[in-house]
Amino acid sequence: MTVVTSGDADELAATVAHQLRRSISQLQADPDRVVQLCLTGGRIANRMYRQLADGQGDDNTVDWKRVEFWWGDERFVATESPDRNAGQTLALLAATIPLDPARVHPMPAEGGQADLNQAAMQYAAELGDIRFDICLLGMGPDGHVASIFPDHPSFEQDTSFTVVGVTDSPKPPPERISLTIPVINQSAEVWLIVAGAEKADAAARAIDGDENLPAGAVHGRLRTVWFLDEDAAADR
Ligand SMILES: O=C(O)[C@H](O)[C@@H](O)[C@H](O)[C@H](O)COP(=O)(O)O
Repeated sequence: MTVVTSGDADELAATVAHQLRRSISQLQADPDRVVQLCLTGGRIANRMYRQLADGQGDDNTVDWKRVEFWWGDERFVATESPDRNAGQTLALLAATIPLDPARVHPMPAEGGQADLNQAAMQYAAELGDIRFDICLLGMGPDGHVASIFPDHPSFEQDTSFTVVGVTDSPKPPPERISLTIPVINQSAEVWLIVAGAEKADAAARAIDGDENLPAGAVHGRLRTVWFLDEDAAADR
């Protein structure tokens, strides 16, 4: 496990954007390699996506058309809702980054043919046995990651599913779709991106390996990296 501390949220976002470009271009040194990247929702992730998009002019070492984009969780709301993680992410990235629509895999939205659980199963089928090279995760002050919450059925049930429907989410909106911990932990690398003093306690506990927190139960097969700003690192 590696812990990287940056000054404030903007510096943190810039650090992660830089590392992400670097890691993707290293993986793409093999010209046949398509990188499997799992994205997260949340405010710090959105700052990082903005940095990625803004930095695009300075650094074109990444072939974005050879990146497959997945999501770790989604708010189960209508496609056009501003709450959708995928909508927010794509609005930021697509401003400057050329994406191949066939390689962009948002989770299903509410209002289609599928109810919540069917939508989760559809995404599981789309994902198949793909495992991520890099899985990005935000973390809530309660130690949740993706839409897996502590002291909640999303975390407490043992599951062989890769994707689940989540109801009664403590963080609104209440209905969500989420990857499960077992599939996140199949990722080669898991990167947690955490900013803010309100997250310092959960970050310290999770980094110490407290498996009562979803954030303490996730890890990459090869590497787990915690990217913190100074406020989030304060209790370490
Ligand atoms: O859909 C979501 O809300 C997220 O994917 C969630 O897991 C998020 O990443 C964390 O709550 C951190 O969010 P912030 O960076 O906004 O605190």
